[in-house]
Amino acid sequence: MIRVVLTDIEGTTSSISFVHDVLFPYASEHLPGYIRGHHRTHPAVAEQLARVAEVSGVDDRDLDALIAVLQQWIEEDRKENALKALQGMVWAQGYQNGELKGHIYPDAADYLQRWHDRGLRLFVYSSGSVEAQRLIFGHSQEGDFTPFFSGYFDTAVGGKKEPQSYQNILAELGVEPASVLFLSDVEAELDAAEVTGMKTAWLVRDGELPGTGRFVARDFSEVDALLRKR
Ligand SMILES: CSCCC(=O)C(=O)COP(=O)(O)O
Ligand SMILES: [Mg+2]
Repeated sequence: MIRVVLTDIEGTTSSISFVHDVLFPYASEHLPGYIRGHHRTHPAVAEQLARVAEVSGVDDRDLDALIAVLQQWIEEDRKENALKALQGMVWAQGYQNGELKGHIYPDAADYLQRWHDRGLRLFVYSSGSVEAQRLIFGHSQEGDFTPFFSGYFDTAVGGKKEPQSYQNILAELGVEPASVLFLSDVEAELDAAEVTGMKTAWLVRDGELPGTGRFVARDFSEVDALLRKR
């Protein structure tokens, strides 16, 4: 029986276009000012810049070059932990000053609340940092969804296409694999989760439904039908 729902964000609870056309451009525009204003006073910023320098090979005292690397990584949608941490810090300012409002599909908003109220435990697993996850759900157009979540995982547990990451999540949750339903729009992530024995549902919100043996859902109401069957 499924007792835990573990959900991806981009393409699953929230639109790809919100992430790519709103969040990423916002980060690209505001990172330079944020880094220049905080790199001396905020150790967390300096620490992430050191990681950017290490991964990219750029001199860690060359702020212009580090900013250029970060903007290039945003362009390429690279899932580097240092970029994701810095994006979360910049988005925090945007959510706090009201420039950003998180997108959640109405069906996701509706069923997250219903599943919580039915006693399911809800967790997030996204490439966005845990801070960024709390922000998108805490400052959404639909209100504050953080009370419905029991916890958040980012790529500190490993990449989303690696089975070991799901194993790490299971170890942290202390539950049987078959009691967890993982939701994602990316099939390779579902493949990785299934290696551990987790159940999965593939969210295909737009375009043609793929011919596949796996469970596919257009939205969370179709996921709910699966939850009620198992
Ligand atoms: C937490 S909102 C920003 C999401 C993000 O930065 C990203 O790279 C999308 O990753 P996901 O694993 O949710 O597809
Ligand atoms: Mg996704």
